[in-house]
Amino acid sequence: MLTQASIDGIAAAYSSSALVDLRKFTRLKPPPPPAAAALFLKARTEMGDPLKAEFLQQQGQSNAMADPLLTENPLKQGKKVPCVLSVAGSDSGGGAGIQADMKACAALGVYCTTAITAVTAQNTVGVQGIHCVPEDFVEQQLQSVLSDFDIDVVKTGMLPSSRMVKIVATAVRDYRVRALVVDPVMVATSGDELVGPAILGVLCKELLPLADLVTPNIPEASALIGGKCVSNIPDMREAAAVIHQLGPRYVLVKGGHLTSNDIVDILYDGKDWHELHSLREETHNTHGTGCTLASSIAAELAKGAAMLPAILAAKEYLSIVLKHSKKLMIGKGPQGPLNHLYGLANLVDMTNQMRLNPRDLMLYAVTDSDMNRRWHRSSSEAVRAAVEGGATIVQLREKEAESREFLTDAEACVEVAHQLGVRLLINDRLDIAMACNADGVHLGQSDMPVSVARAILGPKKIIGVSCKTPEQAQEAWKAGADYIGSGGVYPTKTKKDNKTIGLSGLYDVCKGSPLPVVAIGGISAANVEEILRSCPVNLFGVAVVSCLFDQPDIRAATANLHSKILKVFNTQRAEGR
Ligand SMILES: Cc1ncc(COP(=O)(O)OP(=O)(O)O)c(N)n1
Ligand SMILES: Cc1nc(C(=O)O)sc1CCOP(=O)(O)O
Ligand SMILES: [Mg+2]
Repeated sequence: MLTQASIDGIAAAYSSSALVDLRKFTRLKPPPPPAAAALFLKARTEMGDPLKAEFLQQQGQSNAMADPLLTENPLKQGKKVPCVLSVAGSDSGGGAGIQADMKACAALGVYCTTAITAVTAQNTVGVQGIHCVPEDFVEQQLQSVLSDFDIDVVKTGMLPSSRMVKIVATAVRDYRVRALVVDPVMVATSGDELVGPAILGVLCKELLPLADLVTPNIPEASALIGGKCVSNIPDMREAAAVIHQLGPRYVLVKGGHLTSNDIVDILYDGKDWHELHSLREETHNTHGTGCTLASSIAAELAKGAAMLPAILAAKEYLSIVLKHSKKLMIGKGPQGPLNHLYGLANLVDMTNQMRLNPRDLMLYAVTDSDMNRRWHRSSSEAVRAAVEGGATIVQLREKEAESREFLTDAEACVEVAHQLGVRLLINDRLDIAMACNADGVHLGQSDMPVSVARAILGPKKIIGVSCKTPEQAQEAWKAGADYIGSGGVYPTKTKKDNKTIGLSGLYDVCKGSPLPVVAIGGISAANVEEILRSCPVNLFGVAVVSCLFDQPDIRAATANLHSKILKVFNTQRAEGR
C-alpha cells in the first residue's frame, strides 16, 4: 500500500516550482454541453445517478437522442468545427493510435488533425516493429497543424522519446489550445512495450503539469507512481492522488485491468472523487480501447463539454462501440479492433454480406457418393456427422447419380448444413446448385468457365476453382471466383489420374494467388501439419475426402483432423504469422 510519505516523496521527486506557473496555461472553459453528453446524462439521471443529475441541473435539459452518431454533427452544420490534434503513433493494423483517434473523432463529429510520433508495424497479434519519427519532424507537424487549424484540444498518445515529450509540451504552451488530454501510453493491448520507462520523468515534469486530464490504465498508473503495485480500488485512488500532485487538473485511473465485471474508473480533481462504473463487455475486440477513450474525451471537450460530462459521454460512446464490435472478425490475433464507425456501413453486416469468409475454408469436407454407398450412409447423414465433428464448409461431390436423385440428396444436405450454420457447395453442377439453393459451386479447369458461372449464379453465390498453377489462380480471380482449391498435394486414390503438384506446387499457387487457397489431395491427420506449416501465406485450410468419409466414424475422424488444424493455426497466430 502507498503511504502518505511515499506519495509525497514521489510527488516531490517529480515536481518543480515551475509547475505552478505552467498550470496557468491550462484553459478549459466549459461552454454549454453537447447534446450527446447532456442527453446521455439525462437518460442516466432518470435511472437515478446523483452525480449526473447534478451535472444536468447545471447544464439544462435536452431531448435529443443519446446515440453520439445520431446527434447533431457539427461537421455538417456550417459552424466552427471542433478540432482535435492527436499526437500519437500510427498502428498499421488500424485499431489503435492515430487510426483509432481519427475514427473516434469522426464518429463524434469532431475534426481530427494529427502529428505522428512513431510508425508501428502492428496487428491484432502484437507489435512487430517500431520506427520513431525524427523529433524535428514531429515538431514540424505540430507547427503545421497548430499554426493553421483552430485546435480546441490536443490529445497525446505514444510519445517515444524524452525530447519528443518536451517538443509537445512546448507546442502546447506556445499555441492557444483549450485543453490537453494526456494518455500516457506505455504498453499496447497485446502487452508489447511501446514506450520505455526513460520518458517517465520528463512526462511527469513537462507534460502532466500542462494536462487537463491524464488517463493512465493500471500498469501506467503504477509506472507513473514509481512502480508501486496498484491492484484494487483503494490503490487506484492513492495512485490518482499521487499523479494529481504532478500537476494535471484531472486524473482518470482506468480500472479495466482489474478482473471484476463491474469496471470502476477513478476520477480525481484534487478535491472530489468520482467512481465511474461500467459493465465489462464480453468481447475479444478490445484493441485500441485506451486510445479511443482518450480521443473521445478530447472530442467531447472540443465540442465544449466540461470534464465530467465529457468523460461520461466518451465512456458511453466506447461502451456502444464495444457492443457493436463483438461479432467483428478482423485479423487472426487475440484482440481485434473496434467498430468505431458502427453507425455508418455496419462492418458486422458487411461480414454477413461477404460471399465467403476465408476462415470457413479451414476444414473443407468433400463428400464422395461411392464411399457413402460403401459405408451404407445417406449423403445427409455423412454431411451431418462431418459438420458435427467440426467441418467448416461442405462440398457435395456426386459423380454417378442421376440429376433427380442428386437434387433430392442435395436438398437434404443443404437443409442439414444450414441448420448447423455451415455453407454447402455443389461440385460441378450449377443447375443442381441453383435448384437446391446451395451456397455455390466448385468448378474444375474443364468444368463451366468461371465467368459464365458467375454470370449465371449472380454476385451472391460462392465459386471455388481447382488450380494447379499460379496463372490459373490469377485467371480464376479475374473471372470472379472466391477461392482456389489446389492439389493434389499428395497422390490420391479418390480422383483418378490426378496430377500431383506436391508441397512446392502448392506453395507456388499460394504465393501467386490473389484468392484464399485450400489444399486438397491425399491429406489426412498424419500430414496436415506439414502442409499448413509449409505454406503460411494465403493457405486457409485443407479439403479432404477419404480421411473423413472412408472411415467408420466420420464425426470422430473430423474432430481429430479439426483439432490438429486448430493446433497449427493457434501456434501460427501466437508466432504472429
Ligand atoms: C476444394 C476442391 N478442390 C479441388 C477439387 C477438384 O475439382 P475438379 O478439378 O473439378 O475435379 P472433380 O472434383 O470435379 O473431380 C474439388 N472438388 N474441391
Ligand atoms: C476431388 C479432388 N481434387 C483434387 C485435386 O487435386 O484437385 S484431389 C481430389 C481428391 C481428394 O481426395 P482425398 O482427400 O481422399 O485424397
Ligand atoms: Mg469438377
